[in-house]
Amino acid sequence: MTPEFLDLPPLIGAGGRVALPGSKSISNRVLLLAALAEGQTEITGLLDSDDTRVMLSALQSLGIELKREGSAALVQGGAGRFPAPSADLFMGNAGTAIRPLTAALALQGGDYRLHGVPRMHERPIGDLVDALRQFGCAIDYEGQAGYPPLCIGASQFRLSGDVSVRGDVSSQFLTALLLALPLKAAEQDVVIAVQGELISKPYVEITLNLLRRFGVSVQRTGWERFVIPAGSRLRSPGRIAVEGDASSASYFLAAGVLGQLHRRGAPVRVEGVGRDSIQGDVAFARVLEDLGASVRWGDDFIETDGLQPGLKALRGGEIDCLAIPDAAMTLAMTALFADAPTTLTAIGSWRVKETDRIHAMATELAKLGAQVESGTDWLRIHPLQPDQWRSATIATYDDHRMAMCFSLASFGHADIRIADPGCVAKTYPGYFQDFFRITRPVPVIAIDGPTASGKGSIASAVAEALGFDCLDSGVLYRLTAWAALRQGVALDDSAALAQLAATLPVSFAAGRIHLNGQSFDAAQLRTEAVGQAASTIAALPAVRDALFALQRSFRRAPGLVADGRDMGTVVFPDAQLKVFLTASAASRAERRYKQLISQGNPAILGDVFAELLERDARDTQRAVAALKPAADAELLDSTDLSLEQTVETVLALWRRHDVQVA
Ligand SMILES: O=C(O)C1=C[C@@H](OP(=O)(O)O)[C@@H](O)[C@H](O)C1
Ligand SMILES: C=C(OP(=O)(O)O)C(=O)O
Repeated sequence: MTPEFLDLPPLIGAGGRVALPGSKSISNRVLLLAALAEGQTEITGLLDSDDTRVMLSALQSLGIELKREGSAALVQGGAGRFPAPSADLFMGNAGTAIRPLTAALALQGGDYRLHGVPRMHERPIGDLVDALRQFGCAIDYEGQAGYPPLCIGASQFRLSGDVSVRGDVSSQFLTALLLALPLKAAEQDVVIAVQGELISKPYVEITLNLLRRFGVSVQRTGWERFVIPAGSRLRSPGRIAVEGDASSASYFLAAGVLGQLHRRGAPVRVEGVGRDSIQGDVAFARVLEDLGASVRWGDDFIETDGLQPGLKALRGGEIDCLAIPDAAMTLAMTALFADAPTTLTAIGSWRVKETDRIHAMATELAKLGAQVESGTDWLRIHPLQPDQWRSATIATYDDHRMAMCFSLASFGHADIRIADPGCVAKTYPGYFQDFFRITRPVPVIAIDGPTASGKGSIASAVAEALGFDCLDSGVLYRLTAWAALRQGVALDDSAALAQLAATLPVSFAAGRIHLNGQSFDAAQLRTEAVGQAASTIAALPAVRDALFALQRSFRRAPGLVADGRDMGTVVFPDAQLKVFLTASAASRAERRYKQLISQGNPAILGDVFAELLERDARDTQRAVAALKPAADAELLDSTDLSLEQTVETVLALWRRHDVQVA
């Protein structure tokens, strides 16, 4: 079961190394070439994801002998023939599987059906079918003309003159022909003429490169004419290693830049692609470099490390993305952090990929607060200032790249929830594990404890010492209660109270609370009436939910110290340091008594003590968010410690944690 959504904490840095999973484009090409070739091929570094699984299982259904173990596979080539004369093949949403397989099967002829997920049935394939029909291939559309599902029948192959294929919708149509047609070039040249401007050219270069590895040298004139010479034969190279995926690399390369914006990051290195890569998407790193990123290239790695000296932000500008359609999506995210608008051009193919990516990008970027303009084949993204970011739930449209791209939004000033994170399985099932491993969340120190344990004063002193923000979560309940009393909202009107809580324009500065231009002292909210009302509304789940989001929104760089009762258990379960602060009931009663007296409130120690015991009992026994230490909390008993000593103990715990992280 994959989760419905994934909450990403705001990030303050990144650093480390990622061993990239194999390239999707190379994996699926190599699998097909190995199946079509003469001889046995041992493949290493193969990608294990939805897209390669559909290719592998299709080849098995077609009678190709293959063994797979992790990222290695052994394929016994069929020397140009698929043994199974008929098959029903599910292609998921893998363009790199359905298009080349359609060409290979149609040229052989048989009784085959190719289909996929609903979106696959909206992705065009008509240009490829038209090209194949020029050879006498029998291909029918089961539904809408021009789209899968396809039914392939017996072929009466003939070759009379050049074959033409359109290149301006997807380069995969040309790739499909180039991969399959060597089987028909034994006796005569096969010439392919490309109509319209070929898009995504570097992917055709991958095709040509891998064909060479399998013994076929295609000659090309510009990007319009390709000749597969007579006598061509696909022969296994024996062993072939798949590079890491350059498109998947783009998210981490971006993280290596964005993670340094708060100067808390370290270099991020992707391993498995480098300056010798055959994938066009490594050009993403060059684009980043042009925009001001600091990039290092190795033979088998690329590393980013923030911005080039002297720069404060990435540059904006216009970027032609014709050659890097997939990695271009990542540029739409880095654009949010630039110093000027970024316009991505020549991205018309986005409209017919996993989803209409121009529409999806524009819609989801707008949820973050960004100003976005778009046209048929372009997108302009205006950068976001820190105070313009909005927290959002990002829809991912069953598009792996939407999910991976928007993980980068957590370097902004917002809480990001990614819907259907499992969709990354199309090309990168372990993406979020790798992303969490190399990113560093904005730190939170959660200080929970019973009433009068001194957590408020300690939290604010710790925050001041570290330069972090401070959140007194108890105050939020009291403020909501105070606002409800003032506005006459009934204390049992859950929906109205939740609405009030969700939109409290509150901030904390210089030890005071600011709400709607009014400034308070925490003591002003400690009246009996507000206290009673706060305790009533704190028991309402809708109010707790609303305040949950509000409390989490205080987690912003450079860090947060949050005090309350459920900070470490409920609100910030991933806090880097959790302290559960206690003191004996007698000493807490004495502290509270002294506080009351010093504020000029008459008090009797015995009564204060009794009230405190009552409050403890209520807090530990209540149904929602009962007071208890988190399993991983440090227990700190301050009965015999002064305030200064307690603060110093918390700071020492924090320093120990920080050293471990570094
Ligand atoms: O040939 C390939 O491996 C690919 C070509 C590109 O598609 P288009 O040619 O449709 O742009 C790219 O977007 C896709 O992810 C993989
Ligand atoms: C467009 C993509 O996939 P496909 O190979 O299915 O075309 C992609 O991975 O971004």
